[in-house]
Amino acid sequence: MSKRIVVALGGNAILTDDPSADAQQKTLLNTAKNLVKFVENGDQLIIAHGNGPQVGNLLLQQAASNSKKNPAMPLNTCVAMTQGGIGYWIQKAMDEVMAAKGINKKSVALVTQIKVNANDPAFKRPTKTVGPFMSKAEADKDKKAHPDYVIVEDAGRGYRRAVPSPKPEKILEANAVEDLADKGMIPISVGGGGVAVAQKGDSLQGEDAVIDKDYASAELAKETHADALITLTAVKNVYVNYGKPNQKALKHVTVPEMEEYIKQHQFPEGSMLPKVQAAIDYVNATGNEAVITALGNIEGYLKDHSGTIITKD
Ligand SMILES: Nc1ncnc2c1ncn2[C@@H]1O[C@H](COP(=O)(O)OP(=O)(O)O)[C@@H](O)[C@H]1O
Ligand SMILES: NC(=O)OP(=O)(O)O
Repeated sequence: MSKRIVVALGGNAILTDDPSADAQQKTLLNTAKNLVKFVENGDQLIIAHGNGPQVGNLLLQQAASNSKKNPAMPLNTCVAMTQGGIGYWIQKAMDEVMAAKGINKKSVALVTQIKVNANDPAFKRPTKTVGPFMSKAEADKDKKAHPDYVIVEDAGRGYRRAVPSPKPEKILEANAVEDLADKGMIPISVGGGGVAVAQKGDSLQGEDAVIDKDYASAELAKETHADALITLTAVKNVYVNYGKPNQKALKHVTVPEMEEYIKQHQFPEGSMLPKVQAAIDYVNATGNEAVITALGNIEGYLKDHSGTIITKD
């Protein structure tokens, strides 16, 4: 039976070690070759993606060339710019792969705004890491040059700049995404977590924040009435005791079991924890399953239901 699936693409599906446009497009071509398996399976695909490395790099470029004649763009506009850039790459890659396979479908990237609460405490406590990883010495130098930057350690992988990351409340273009999917197109939405906007008086105003794409994807899956939320990352399974000799892959897990693992601090903030929390949120809201697995395991998931499958009970 045809299912509507929201797929959230992790960093490794877009950027590996080379941040050039050519290299990211090459990586995305490989990603599209994997994603097309859902289309071949008859599923209705909606694609979401992150932008952490790209939006941080863009902020650096903005700061480097900031002048009266060429002013730096604010973070909300940089998020929209990365949605557009990465969305274009994904659209191009998906269309190329589908055309080569004789699949008569088009993908369409949609600039997507997400309403957040202007009083979300996240605005006062930047946690979302963006841009390149730095050594401690580089981080100290950066902090000295930009005393207003918040720089934090990122899940044991080095230091990065952190920006506010409010929770998504309402996707303004959700109906348009559903319409596109209903018409047989493949929407690409909530790129980079969506552009955060908040009600200020009579109008919506762009907020300088980066919403976590895992939470934005879960919201997208809820609001577009998707049958499943699939988060694609670099690992086939979520593990308990990850990286230790006694690590154990989680295959089929219930929400109460996952909540217990969260209490045991099995999942680091900023890497696996938001994926697990977003999955729980989606499963609780819909009763449908959420999946966390590797991009390279799409076939395994479709054939054998492998990966980490999270269900209500
Ligand atoms: N308990 C865990 N189980 C599986 N992976 C984990 C766990 N803890 C940390 N990780 C790491 O988290 C990574 C996924 O987070 P991250 O790379 O930030 O996501 P994204 O794919 O969205 O960019 C995995 O590739 C893995 O290296
Ligand atoms: N916006 C966002 O969550 O991006 P990453 O997944 O690349 O960190």
